[in-house]
Amino acid sequence: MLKIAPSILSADFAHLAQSVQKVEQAGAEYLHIDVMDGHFVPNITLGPLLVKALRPHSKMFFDVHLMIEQPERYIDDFVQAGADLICIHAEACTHLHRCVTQIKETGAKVGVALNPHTPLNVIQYILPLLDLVLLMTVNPGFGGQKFIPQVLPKIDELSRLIKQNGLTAEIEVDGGINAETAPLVARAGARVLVAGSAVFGAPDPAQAVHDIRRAAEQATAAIC
Ligand SMILES: O=C(CO)[C@@H](O)[C@H](O)COP(=O)(O)O
Repeated sequence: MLKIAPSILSADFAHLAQSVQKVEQAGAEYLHIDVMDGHFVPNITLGPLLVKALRPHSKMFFDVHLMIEQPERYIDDFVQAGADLICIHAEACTHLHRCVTQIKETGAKVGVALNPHTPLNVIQYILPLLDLVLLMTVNPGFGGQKFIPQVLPKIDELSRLIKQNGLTAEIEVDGGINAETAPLVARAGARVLVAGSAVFGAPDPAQAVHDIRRAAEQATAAIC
């Protein structure tokens, strides 16, 4: 079951609720919300206030990607604002297990993100606790970057690890995903595809959601 997660980073912030509703009507399952602090990544974006403002306008699953240092300081605020899942970066946490546990205790789903260069073994012993693993396919910080193909074997390896151990974590990918790269990541085992510029930068974002889904589904159908 593939899920499409438009990233609001590329959306029209002046008309955010309408932009979000457009992709929701097109069947996108997750709304990917990129939170950046100007420290962990060079860019600054949004905080819990915006998540709270958006929450009444959408029933989509709010997938909040915290690209921030010491994320433990803000977990409760984002959950209270309406996040369904909080994803933290392994590289940004000194005590990753403690942060994961903190998120689980709020009742929200929990994800851990890995930068393109970060090996999978940093999450080896906490994988059973995770609902989602986000493998970055660009270096985090900006939309519109080029997909890094060297991450494909990592997606494949994680997919096998999850299957072999009977685990349930979803594999999400983020960065440079469009109708051309979606088949590659879907074939490798990704099941949640984040797309920012390919959706909100397209003349018809709803059509872009359909195109990315169709491309990925055709690729996975060819394997089965
Ligand atoms: O987290 C990030 C960037 O750090 C992403 O979610 C981007 O927003 C994806 O944008 P595109 O690469 O799809 O344009």
